[in-house]
Amino acid sequence: MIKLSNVSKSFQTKKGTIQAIDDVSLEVKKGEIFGVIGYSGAGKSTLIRCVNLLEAPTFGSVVIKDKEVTNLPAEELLQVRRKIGMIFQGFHLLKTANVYDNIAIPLRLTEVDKEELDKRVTKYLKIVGLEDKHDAYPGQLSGGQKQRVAIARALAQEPEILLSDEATSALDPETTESILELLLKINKELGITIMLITHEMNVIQKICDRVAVMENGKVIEQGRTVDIYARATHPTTKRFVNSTYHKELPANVLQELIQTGPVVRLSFVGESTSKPVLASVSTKFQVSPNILAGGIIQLKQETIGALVVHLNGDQEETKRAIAYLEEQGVMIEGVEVAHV
Ligand SMILES: Nc1ncnc2c1ncn2[C@@H]1O[C@H](COP(=O)(O)OP(=O)(O)OP(=O)(O)O)[C@@H](O)[C@H]1O
Repeated sequence: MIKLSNVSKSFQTKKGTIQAIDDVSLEVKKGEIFGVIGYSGAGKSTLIRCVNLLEAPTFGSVVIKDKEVTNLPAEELLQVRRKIGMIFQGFHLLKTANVYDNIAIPLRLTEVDKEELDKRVTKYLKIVGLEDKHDAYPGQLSGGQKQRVAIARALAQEPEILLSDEATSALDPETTESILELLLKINKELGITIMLITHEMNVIQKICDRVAVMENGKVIEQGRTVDIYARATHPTTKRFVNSTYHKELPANVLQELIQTGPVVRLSFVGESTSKPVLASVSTKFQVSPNILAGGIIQLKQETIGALVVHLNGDQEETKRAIAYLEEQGVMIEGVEVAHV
């Protein structure tokens, strides 16, 4: 649906050249929710702006629905852009227009007739749960309601792709949750492909099928969300993943525990969730597993069980126990104390 190949974008400033995007390749498939995560300055906004060509890449190719869009004539570019809706952290609503007009004004610039326009405003306000707010002004709405209006405005163009630029970053956790639910509903029920950028791992966790992690303009790791959770390799990715787990154990506690065996994080995905493997460890090996922390991480499609466990036993036995756990499909990370 969206294919970026070797995309680079640099800006010339008084201080020299800034390489905002550096040779990025990724593909967003039809019907999925694809997230791009990175810390501030990683290049996320520039990347998403390259997708709808608000920013022209310096190098590389951007293909939307099998069409190379980097060199399109203005009229054709407009046609492609109509397939792409966008929502922003700051909502971008017209303060002096009511909710109805905020949705209707962009539609009036297209060939949609009055009757169809009315129908669409009503339909999409219902989908976002604001059917009673036609006449309200943005100033009378909460942040979450404003974002719902912005979503209805984007949907009213009947796009095939929705781009989301930090759409929940200005919202409190509860409102964030409800907007993420709405994005999931839009993806499932309307079949709209969503590409979003965020700096919050909980957004990726809750709704993204796949994720790319960005740093210094590059994609440092990408894959299915479940795989990124279970076996991230880059330290920055691990930091993001760890941010959704419970707090780390205090260093002094860890130091003491490792005297008698390693401390490991076990991730149980798919079939491994239903096997009583930890109980087997204590019967099969001279090892006593001691659970230090645990929780369930609910991803869009899967559930991951995460346990931090101290394997109390001698070196050979704990090695065999770890090999056994891996054989049973359990992902093991943080065998070294520094990684836990
Ligand atoms: N128009 C511009 N002119 C010059 N430099 C720019 C421009 N836009 C972005 N940059 C620079 O490119 C780099 C990437 O910025 P970008 O906004 O894409 O990152 P980001 O990951 O979205 O960060 P944030 O979440 O803080 O917006 C930064 O160093 C930024 O200063």
